[in-house]
Amino acid sequence: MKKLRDLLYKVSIDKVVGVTDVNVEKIVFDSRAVATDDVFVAIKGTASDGHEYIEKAIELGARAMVVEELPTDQNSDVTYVVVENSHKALALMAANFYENPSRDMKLVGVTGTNGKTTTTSLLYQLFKNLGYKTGLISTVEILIDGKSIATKHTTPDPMTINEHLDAMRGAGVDYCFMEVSSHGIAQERVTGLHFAGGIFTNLSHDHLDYHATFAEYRDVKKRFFDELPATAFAIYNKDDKNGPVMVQNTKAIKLGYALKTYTDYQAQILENQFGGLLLKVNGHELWTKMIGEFNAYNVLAIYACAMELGLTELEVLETISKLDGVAGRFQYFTTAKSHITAIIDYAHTPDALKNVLETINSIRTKNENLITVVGCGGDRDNTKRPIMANIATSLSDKVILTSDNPRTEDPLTILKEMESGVEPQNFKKSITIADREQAIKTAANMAGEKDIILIAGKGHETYQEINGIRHDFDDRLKITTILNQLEK
Ligand SMILES: CC(=O)N[C@H]1[C@@H](OP(=O)(O)OP(=O)(O)OC[C@H]2O[C@@H](n3ccc(=O)[nH]c3=O)[C@H](O)[C@@H]2O)O[C@H](CO)[C@@H](O)[C@@H]1O[C@H](C)C(=O)N[C@@H](C)C(=O)N[C@H](CCC(=O)O)C(=O)O
Ligand SMILES: Nc1ncnc2c1ncn2[C@@H]1O[C@H](COP(=O)(O)OP(=O)(O)OP(=O)(O)O)[C@@H](O)[C@H]1O
Ligand SMILES: N[C@H](CCC[C@H](N)C(=O)O)C(=O)O
Ligand SMILES: [Mg+2]
Repeated sequence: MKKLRDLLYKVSIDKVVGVTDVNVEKIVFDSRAVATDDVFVAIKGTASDGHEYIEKAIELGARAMVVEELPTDQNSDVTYVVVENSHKALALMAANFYENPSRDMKLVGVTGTNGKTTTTSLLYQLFKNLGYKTGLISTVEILIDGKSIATKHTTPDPMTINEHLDAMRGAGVDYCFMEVSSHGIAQERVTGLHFAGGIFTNLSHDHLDYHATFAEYRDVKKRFFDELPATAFAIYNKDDKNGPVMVQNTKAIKLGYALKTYTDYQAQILENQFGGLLLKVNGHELWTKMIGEFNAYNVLAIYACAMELGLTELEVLETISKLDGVAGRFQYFTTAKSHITAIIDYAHTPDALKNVLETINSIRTKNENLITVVGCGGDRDNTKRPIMANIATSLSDKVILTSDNPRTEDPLTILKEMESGVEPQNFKKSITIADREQAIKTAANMAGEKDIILIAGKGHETYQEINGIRHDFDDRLKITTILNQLEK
């Protein structure tokens, strides 16, 4: 039991009706999860308004309401706290509820359009391999010093974040690396967390269904840096034109990283092949298993972060060279007989797809054909669909357009939107097969000796989501099984 008054510490309150000296069991923002003695936070969402469920929450036993607007019918047994912003109130209350676990460890947040999962997962591996107790909050999973917990969001809601940080504190975690998505910042999911540092990877087209314009999307990301404390570091990609914008108004210590511009942390690519990257970092040669220029940025960012957290340079360089890749990010294998290479990559934005295709093109030889299988998710930014099909057909020899989590949309409508982006000279390169398994089978059948198949968009995902149901589907399993059968 906690006192409501203690949970409200730092919350910007307009008015209180009733007493705050009451005990509450837990903080809930979904009326369907309310139980006796909870405090219900009413949030105005994208689909509905939590204020409509206040009565329901009271029926289920809630004793206190945190609201932006007072209901006309008030219940005299209930306390109403009117706040300026319910999202912010929820986040601050969640941190108070769990007694600010983020203050008891070094928490680093990574934001940007692409590379968040890669960067946070590499940081997790690096620190863990160096013997530190480490935590991770990512799209793929939450890790508490080796213990994996399934997750549905990239950046979970504030109660979930603080609950996991609390468990990390209990496990003696010293460092935690977390992804900070634009939805997470916009909905204040990370408000009230104490960050030791932040990292900006890059900014390109995504989520323009949720954020009205690109400028709004950029400014939401920037807010994360605006709110870092003066004691924190802000490591930013200086080669990205939005990098300097991100840190323009931050109080944190600004540190740039770049391959092409003069700045605090610089690297050069000496070699870039299927086996990995050879970099020159701060005068040292660094070999890494990660592939492609974009991964040179990710590796440089984690090196900069480790340096800012006070680790020893040589130890860090040596450990980075041993790190494995990240699940579903440029994960690849080559078959034994026909030497076909299959690459599974989570590229689900135009920029990521372009980077992955350019990376493959820069390392393949002329007689190795590139066959790309790609789709675009339903109920997500539809403006990226023609662009991704255009990129795929411009940079591959053959493309199979297919489905990627249609959700509640008709897959054929999504595919029509993708097809509209294919240029006439590339019509012959492209076919559409809505069934993803058939699309992968067709790619495997098309592939000749030494050809390369890229399956983009789903990476680590183990499902295909259709009308609210997640059906088992793993690109990695499908392509391995199909290619192995063909080689028998
Ligand atoms: C668009 C979006 O981000 N939606 C998130 C948001 O829901 P919402 O604002 O739509 O909520 P709503 O349905 O309008 O309801 C408003 C309020 O009423 C409450 N309610 C609703 C019904 C009811 O009966 N009783 C009740 O109390 C709800 O709990 C909520 O508090 O707040 C919910 C609670 O935290 C989230 O679960 C939900 O994520 C949805 C499922 C989602 O798909 N989000 C994705 C887009 C997302 O957040 N993605 C980013 C990563 C993107 C990237 O990869 O870059 C992420 O961080 O995961
Ligand atoms: N630094 C980078 N710059 C550009 N593209 C990248 C970078 N790192 C990874 N990618 C590409 O983007 C894809 C997604 O990478 P990753 O999962 O690390 O990004 P993310 O930011 O976590 O994405 P999400 O928003 O879905 O959480 C990768 O599979 C790869 O194709
Ligand atoms: N976190 C991203 C992942 C997209 C992955 C892709 N497979 C899709 O379903 O669109 C989102 O929810 O928008
Ligand atoms: Mg991610």
